[in-house]
Amino acid sequence: MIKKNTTLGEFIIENQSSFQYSSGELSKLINAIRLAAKVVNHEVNKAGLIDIIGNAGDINIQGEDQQKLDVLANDKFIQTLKNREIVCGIASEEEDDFISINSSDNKNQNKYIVLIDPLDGSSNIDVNVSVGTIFSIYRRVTPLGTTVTLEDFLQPGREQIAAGYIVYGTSTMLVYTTGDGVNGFTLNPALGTFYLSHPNMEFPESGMIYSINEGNYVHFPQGVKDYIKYCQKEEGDRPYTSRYIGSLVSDFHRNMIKGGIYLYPKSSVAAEGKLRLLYECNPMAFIAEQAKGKASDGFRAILDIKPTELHQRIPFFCGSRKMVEKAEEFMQGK
Ligand SMILES: O=P(O)(O)OC[C@H]1O[C@](O)(COP(=O)(O)O)[C@@H](O)[C@@H]1O
Ligand SMILES: [Mg+2]
Ligand SMILES: [Mg+2]
Repeated sequence: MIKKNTTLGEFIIENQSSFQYSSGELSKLINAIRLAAKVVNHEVNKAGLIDIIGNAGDINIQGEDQQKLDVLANDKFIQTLKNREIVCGIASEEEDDFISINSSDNKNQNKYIVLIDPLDGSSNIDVNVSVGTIFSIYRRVTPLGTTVTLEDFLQPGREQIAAGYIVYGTSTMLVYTTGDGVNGFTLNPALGTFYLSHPNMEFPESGMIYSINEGNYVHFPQGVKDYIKYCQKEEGDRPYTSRYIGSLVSDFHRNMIKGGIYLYPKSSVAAEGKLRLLYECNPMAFIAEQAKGKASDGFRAILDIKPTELHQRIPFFCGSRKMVEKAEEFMQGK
């Protein structure tokens, strides 16, 4: 039984033995992510005092204005992982292509690749609303010692070895899973140490919160419109409460604690929705399922979808199991 207030470092070591491939490589990797999270947290907390607010001036592969903090967070995570030679490849929402990492002997014996959304909730950076980082870890499928290929990154989400997010909010938390439940750690800024504050996190089976950008209502499929009407109807335990922060990590985190559903459906202006399958939907779906929640595109489990492109988008329905099942019923016209 892991005691509350165990530090993240202790938790990683204690959990290493319970992990079938316990060569220590995964522990080193999560430790590196922990370090990069603290570096980015330090910068995020100074937003407004130093020059990290606003556009960086470039358009990223997503066609979005890159924010200065997108670029900073991207650089910090990639540098931290590269410098420690603990991965053989990295893919990022902010990078056009994946990065293959060959160690100094040009023979990369590392077995893990990392996919990151370095800064999630970019539209909230300038207005001091909580943002986050999302990460996803897979075991490579190509032979050790060779250079990674696209094939390594286009694995179904169910193949993830670990996934997690950091939320830079009222407090900074790192929440992750290695396929054995979900645990949340809160940063003590004075000590720079993450402590286990939320052991065994689980979505309540149902809840009273729905999170969707209703500003897009006119563009939504009929199934989504009907589901929103269902949430707003005075009947039984409804109407539900509408809460939408505009940062996936923060909306997801709240819904996991209180019970709720987050929806970013496709629409007449976004054929496949907005969220990225590899950097956002797969890791959050892995965490959701590990926390007894559910995640789908309205029809298929997100984790069973075979990715076809590095930056593909997918409709996303995620949260308390019964609420996602209800939304799926509306999407499927039942
Ligand atoms: O402003 P919209 O269209 O509602 O989109 C908000 C969604 O887009 C995102 O900001 C996309 O993530 P990035 O900030 O990493 O691009 C999600 O965090 C959020 O849920
Ligand atoms: Mg994002
Ligand atoms: Mg982002």
